[in-house]
Amino acid sequence: MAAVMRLVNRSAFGPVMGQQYVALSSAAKAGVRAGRALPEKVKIVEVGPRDGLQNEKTIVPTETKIHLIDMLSASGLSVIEATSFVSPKWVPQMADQVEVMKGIERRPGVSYPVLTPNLKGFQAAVKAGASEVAIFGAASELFSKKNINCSVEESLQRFDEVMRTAKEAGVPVRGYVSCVLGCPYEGKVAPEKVAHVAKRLYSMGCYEISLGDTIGVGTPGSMSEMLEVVSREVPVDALAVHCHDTYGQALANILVALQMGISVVDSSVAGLGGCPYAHGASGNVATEDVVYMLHGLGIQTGVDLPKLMDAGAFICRTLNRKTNSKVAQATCKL
Ligand SMILES: CC(C)(COP(=O)([O-])OP(=O)([O-])OC[C@H]1O[C@@H](n2cnc3c(N)ncnc32)[C@H](O)[C@@H]1OP(=O)([O-])[O-])[C@@H](O)C(=O)NCCC(=O)NCCSC(=O)C[C@@](C)(O)CC(=O)[O-]
Repeated sequence: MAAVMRLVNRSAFGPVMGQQYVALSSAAKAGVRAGRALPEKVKIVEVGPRDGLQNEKTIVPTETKIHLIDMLSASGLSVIEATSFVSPKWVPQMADQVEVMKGIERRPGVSYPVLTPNLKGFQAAVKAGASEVAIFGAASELFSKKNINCSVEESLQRFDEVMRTAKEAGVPVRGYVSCVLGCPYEGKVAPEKVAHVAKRLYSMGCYEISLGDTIGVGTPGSMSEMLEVVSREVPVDALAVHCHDTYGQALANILVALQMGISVVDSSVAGLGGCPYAHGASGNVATEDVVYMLHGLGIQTGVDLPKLMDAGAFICRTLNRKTNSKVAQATCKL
């Protein structure tokens, strides 16, 4: 960590604006990666159109969602979580899921997964053209009850049904575990509970398990402790991190995850969002900030940062809200 701090401090003495901070010499890139065993490439899972918008107070027009997704795919992101097939009574903001799936431009090489809490959601998603889905469980009983109206064990049984149908249909499924570093209703969550749910989802056939710090309370200390325990049950190359930035720890937590071998990071353009069933939780870490940090470490993402920032500026302008991306603030893109 001391070496990382040295890198951060050094760049703080350069000019304030612009991309010069992300330009490292090839030798420096190799050194940064080798010294801290960082991955060469990171896959970013953009969750803004779903996790970001599900919590907006006023209904966002469908055309706005479609335009945002198209701008995000034009920026080089390869995974964009587009919407969710959940009950419109529970999350009214996602009630236009079929129209969103119909309206987006499907770029080759980009996948557009959607959330499906049960078989009904899965079937509707496939009918609407989804070629990848995600199931979402929690490491906390009370959060599970509030979010999907069932216990953790009941949710796993529901997911098993979704998994069996998805396997038959050849649809890849990602699994989420929420509240991995804390729960808004139960407080601290034991890493063993996270490992238990993650292992069950992985054994069912989820190709990737995204570990959600739903309320953004984790620190590099609790993140590394939790990852240490979870990676005994699920291979590290099948893990992703999903950090909300409530306490400003998200980038530090992501860096720790990268150092522990994780190379998939969820984030939300402009730091949009929050979970409707986790009051007080702020949005995900901003994708712009993650990309800036990764490029600064010499890690490839395939994302064009200025185009990504245009997408962030578009959605903030349209929703009349301030960006939560520090990079966008620093470069005045809203
Ligand atoms: C899971 C349910 C449906 C259970 O909700 P329920 O009320 O227990 O469901 P039910 O099976 O008793 O059905 C009740 C009604 O919902 C309908 N229904 C049932 N299923 C569906 C469906 N799939 N799509 C559309 N409608 C559905 C069903 O047809 C019925 O309609 P009615 O007869 O009353 O007209 C509900 O609790 C729900 O939709 N929850 C979703 C909550 C949610 O989306 N939360 C946010 C996403 S999770 C998150 O943000 C965390 C994450 C992933 O980002 C990671 C992190 O940060 O930690």
